[in-house]
Amino acid sequence: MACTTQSASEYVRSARVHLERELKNLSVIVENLYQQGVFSDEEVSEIKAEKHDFEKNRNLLDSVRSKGEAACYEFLKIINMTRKRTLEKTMHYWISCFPFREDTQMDTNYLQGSRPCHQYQAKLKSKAHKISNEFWKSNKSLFEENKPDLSYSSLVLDTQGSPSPSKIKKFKNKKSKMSRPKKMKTYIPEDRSEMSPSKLLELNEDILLVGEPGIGKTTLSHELLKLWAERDSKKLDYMFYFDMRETSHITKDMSLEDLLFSVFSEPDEGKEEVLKDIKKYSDNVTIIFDGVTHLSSSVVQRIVEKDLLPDAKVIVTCRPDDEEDLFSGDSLRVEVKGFSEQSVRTYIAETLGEEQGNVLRNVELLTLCHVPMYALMVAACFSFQTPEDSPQPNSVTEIYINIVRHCLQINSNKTTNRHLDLFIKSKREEILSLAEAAFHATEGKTVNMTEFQCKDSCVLSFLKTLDNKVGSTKTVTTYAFLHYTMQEFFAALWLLKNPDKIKDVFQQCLTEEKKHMKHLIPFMCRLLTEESPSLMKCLIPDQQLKKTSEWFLEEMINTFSPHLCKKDEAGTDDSGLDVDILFYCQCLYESQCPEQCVDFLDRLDYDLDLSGESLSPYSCCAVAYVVNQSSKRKIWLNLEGSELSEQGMRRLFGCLQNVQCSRTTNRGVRLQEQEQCRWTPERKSKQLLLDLCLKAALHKGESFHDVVNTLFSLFSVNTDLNNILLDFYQHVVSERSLSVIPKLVTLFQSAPAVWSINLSERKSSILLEVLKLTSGKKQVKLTGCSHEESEVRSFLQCLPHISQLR
Ligand SMILES: Nc1ncnc2c1ncn2[C@@H]1O[C@H](COP(=O)(O)OP(=O)(O)OP(=O)(O)O)[C@@H](O)[C@H]1O
Repeated sequence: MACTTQSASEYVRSARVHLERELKNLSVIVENLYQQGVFSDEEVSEIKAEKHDFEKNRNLLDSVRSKGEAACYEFLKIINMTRKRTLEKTMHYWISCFPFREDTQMDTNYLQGSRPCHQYQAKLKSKAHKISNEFWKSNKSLFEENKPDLSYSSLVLDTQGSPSPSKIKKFKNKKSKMSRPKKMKTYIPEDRSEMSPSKLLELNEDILLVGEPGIGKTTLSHELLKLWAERDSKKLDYMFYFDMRETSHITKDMSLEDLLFSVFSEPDEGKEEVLKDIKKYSDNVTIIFDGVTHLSSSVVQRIVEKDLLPDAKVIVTCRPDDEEDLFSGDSLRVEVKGFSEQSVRTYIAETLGEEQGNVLRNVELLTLCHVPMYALMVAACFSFQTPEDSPQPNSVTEIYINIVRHCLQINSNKTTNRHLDLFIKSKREEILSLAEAAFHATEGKTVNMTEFQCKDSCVLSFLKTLDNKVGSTKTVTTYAFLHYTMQEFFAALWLLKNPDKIKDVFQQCLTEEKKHMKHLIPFMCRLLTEESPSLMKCLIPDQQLKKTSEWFLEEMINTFSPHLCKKDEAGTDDSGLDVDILFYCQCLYESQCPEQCVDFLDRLDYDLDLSGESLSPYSCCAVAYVVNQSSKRKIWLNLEGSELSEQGMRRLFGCLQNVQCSRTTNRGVRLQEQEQCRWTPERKSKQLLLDLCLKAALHKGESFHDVVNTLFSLFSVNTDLNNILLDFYQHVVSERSLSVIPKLVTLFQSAPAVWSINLSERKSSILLEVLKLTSGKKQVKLTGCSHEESEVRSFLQCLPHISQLR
């Protein structure tokens, strides 16, 4: 081990024999010594002129030593900072033992590799900037005037590794063994800001970014690219980005070189040297494959599977439907969950300025905006729409209809609103041909519309052009939608023009290969309605739409969940199969048809089992809408083990008057119990719902009376209420939300005269606190009894506040 007084010159001398053999990439060391003024031009040429590497090394070491202590120190610094490429591994420990002066150790930007490699890195960085700039530019094109400055806003990134909802379904019957407080924590996804794009960039592991359509995966990938491009280039590293939906030119059996250089970017010089560096030091390579649905190209598959570039960091983004095939378990799974409520507010404020109030006051819109794609659409809609103009959009499809109408209007030489329908009718052929191309592209899981020929400027305003290089000199231009979800919207539109194909598409949705076609259905549900704003009536005869809407939903449910046939059609209503209730609720919400909601609830026997589901705020909105349509019967709602955010809770809160305590979770079990005529109310989920609602309402200032009313209407038998209130009181105190306590005390005051307390749950001390706060003595009925001495002693202290004990 070197001591602090050790001279650099001596250190080099003592290892000279090894250094002669173990120095690598001499040109890099020489170039750095030249840049630091240690070597002159002639000395560099002299070293380069030596025939063999061994002689070059010897010459270099002699020259450095002859220049004295300072030159040797600089030499050691250089090989320390570039050791990965310039020193064999066996010497790494040796160099790390030299006592460098701390202040100078890291301050110089040394060349890490050869010049062509550095040039290529610079080229990749400028490409990364360009990709990111173009991305935001195409987003801005949705706005007419006052184009906002769009940039990355923070997203909720969940690394807790929770599986996708489709997977949750499979586990849903397993009872969680987590304690109640722990469980509560998982119900409320907060913006745990510990994960951010820069942290993702720093991580040394593969990453799978999973998320619903439009939730921000591509945007996050672009942010990673941008951060990388802006990063100080001390390290010689490379980053590649492939939009897997755009790259029809990634062929099945192309080489690594073709993928990196022909598809993404080619080095200006030293192609072979660069490729060698990439392969040899693959830990310096990051590759993003965005929007992966399957691994059809062998080069992509080999990279993902670590067969090629084994140490590269691979980032894959996909929708939850495709996750199962891609998630190896070795990569870090990050769920992109969209905007938090705070991010929505900031985003809307920044994009809409004074118009923001129109969105922020509308609960549905606000909820919708947690999906950034919809936030963008909402912002674009409101940037041109005055509230008097037309009713505010509420559902996803409505936002898309508005955007389409808006784009057509701005490309029609300012047709007035009044004449817009006529204008759209005049463009019917062009719009439908675009829709047809969208359908075929969607069916083929691509965004490349290779066959699309139309040159109409209105239609082209929905598209961006993609230049695909075929061969070294030829480029083919194809079109793609500004966003994939927009393509799905148009595909849905075309399908309604061709209703005879709808049943086939329903069948396709059941297959592994074409299950992505399901995303078209919610769009179709809204497009089938006659509500304003309308698009379809300008494109398809009314009668045709009406006819389709008569069978559409029923056919869909019968295809996807045959066991849910209407009771009069089938003797039994339950085969134990899972029903994708959230999907149906979303469709019903888009349809905005109360009768269909009631019909659906009837098929489910008014039992909404959402246990184990992950509910986005928008799903909660949809569920609340469906539940609210049942005016005659109350709904059993089971949320056991489900995951929902506070935003979502507040949406559900609006439908509680139609909810009664849920039955047991499992449909199979339920059937069994039905046979025995024994219904057991599921107290936990009721309690959970109430806890969440109370928390949401009291913290966020929903009407306090509504909370009280809901509580009491929900509990015809009120035995549970006080226990729940005590739990809640404890929660409030531990969270230090002291301002809530007076409200809570009012709630206790209005509680039923007899307080049933379960003493086995260690409530005495809280009970005592509450009894002291409330006026008048209470009658208390003990429903469970603890034998713990401390518990009993503490309960005795409550006695002065109790008028009668049962
Ligand atoms: N973090 C963000 N900050 C600002 N805008 C965002 C953010 N994330 C997404 N957006 C907006 O939402 C749009 C859609 O997001 P993006 O394309 O990233 O979704 P996605 O998850 O990749 O969807 P898909 O699965 O359909 O490909 C973007 O074009 C952008 O305008």
